[in-house]
Amino acid sequence: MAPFDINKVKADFPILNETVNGQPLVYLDSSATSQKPVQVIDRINQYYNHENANVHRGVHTLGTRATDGYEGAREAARRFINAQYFEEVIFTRGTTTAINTVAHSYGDMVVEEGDEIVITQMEHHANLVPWQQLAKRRKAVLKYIPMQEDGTLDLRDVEATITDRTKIVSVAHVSNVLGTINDIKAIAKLAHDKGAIMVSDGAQAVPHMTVDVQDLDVDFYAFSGHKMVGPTGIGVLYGRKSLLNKMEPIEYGGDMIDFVGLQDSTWTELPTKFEAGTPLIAEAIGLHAAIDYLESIGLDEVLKYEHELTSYAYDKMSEIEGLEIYGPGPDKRAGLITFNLAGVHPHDLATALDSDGIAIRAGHHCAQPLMKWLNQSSTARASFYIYNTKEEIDLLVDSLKKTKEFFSYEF
Ligand SMILES: Cc1ncc(COP(=O)(O)O)c(CN[C@@H](CS)C(=O)O)c1O
Repeated sequence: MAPFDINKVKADFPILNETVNGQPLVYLDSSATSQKPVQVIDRINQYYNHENANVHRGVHTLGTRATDGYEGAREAARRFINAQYFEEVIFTRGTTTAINTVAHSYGDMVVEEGDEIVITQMEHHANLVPWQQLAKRRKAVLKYIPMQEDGTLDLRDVEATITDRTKIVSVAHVSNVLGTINDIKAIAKLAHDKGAIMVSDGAQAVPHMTVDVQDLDVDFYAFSGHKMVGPTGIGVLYGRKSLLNKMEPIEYGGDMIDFVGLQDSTWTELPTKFEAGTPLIAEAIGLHAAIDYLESIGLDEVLKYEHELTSYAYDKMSEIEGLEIYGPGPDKRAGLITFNLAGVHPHDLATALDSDGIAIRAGHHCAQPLMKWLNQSSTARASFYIYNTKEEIDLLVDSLKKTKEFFSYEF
């Protein structure tokens, strides 16, 4: 594998040539959605120009090309997360749909009144609200693992929160606000020791580090293509085959059936049982190109480069008086920094930075319970990926200092 070449990577992303308010775009919002390399864009165009047809149904040549592309993407996704079987890779619209599928299909099947569902207060709404609503539907108990002051989890608290009544434990692999990297492998063992299953939200992990679902020993794992240089509208639910086989589909229609009678029907095999209707063909093929792109760089290289950027940003931002960073130190976090600048509302801050061509996110980041835990109504967040540079972080820091001065001017 060739050494990481930032200039080559940047050249792969056409959108990075954009100017914003007369300045070169500095895109620091990859945690919301990543940008796309020409390799992904061209692959999707190639599909629509030369391979487009519906899958699994047609006996004509284009149908075969489309089916090969779609199922080839599934094998690529299986390899990418090291799932044991291709049937364990279910294509969904994204992380949100994936987790909702588990909550409705597995949750409604096994959770009884008085059972426990264990999550954390750092969760994105996609890994909190589905469990909250499941608990309400089944009259179960939704419990939260206490967090340390720095936004990490102490495994002793995890162990103490999980009991013999716990049926489901669901924890983010990486927090989209704190950047905390949770020890999912250890939490999965604690869950299994008490007879519970382990679900993990990998939306902020899969784009940035090697994820091996067999090593983690998770039962379900979810991620989104648009956060890992892939297109929107595609994600993956990884599910242990033995569990998926017991679960009922939650969407019914074409492709997912075996036999349809007048009063009842039977379902086809995995994975199509969970992929009703015309599937996400072009999106899956785009995800395959995204997987190939990240694998051509190497996920260990991605993590190493992002750690360098994040540590540099953490140190430079920490020097700004009145700027508060939330979450653990640079060695315990992934490539994002959530912060506030005293006296400047995050939305004003993001607007000011945008005038300098710098894109960050402001708000609650779909993590309102975590904002409550932070005792903040909203925050600003800069997130980094393979196409960002230390020079861009210097531009961010300069713009933060300029904005601080502007809002603290006393007439
Ligand atoms: C940890 C985590 N879990 C689930 C999701 C939802 O992913 P979807 O592709 O939208 O289904 C996200 C997406 N977080 C974006 C949009 S709110 C952010 O700016 O942080 C996430 O970060």
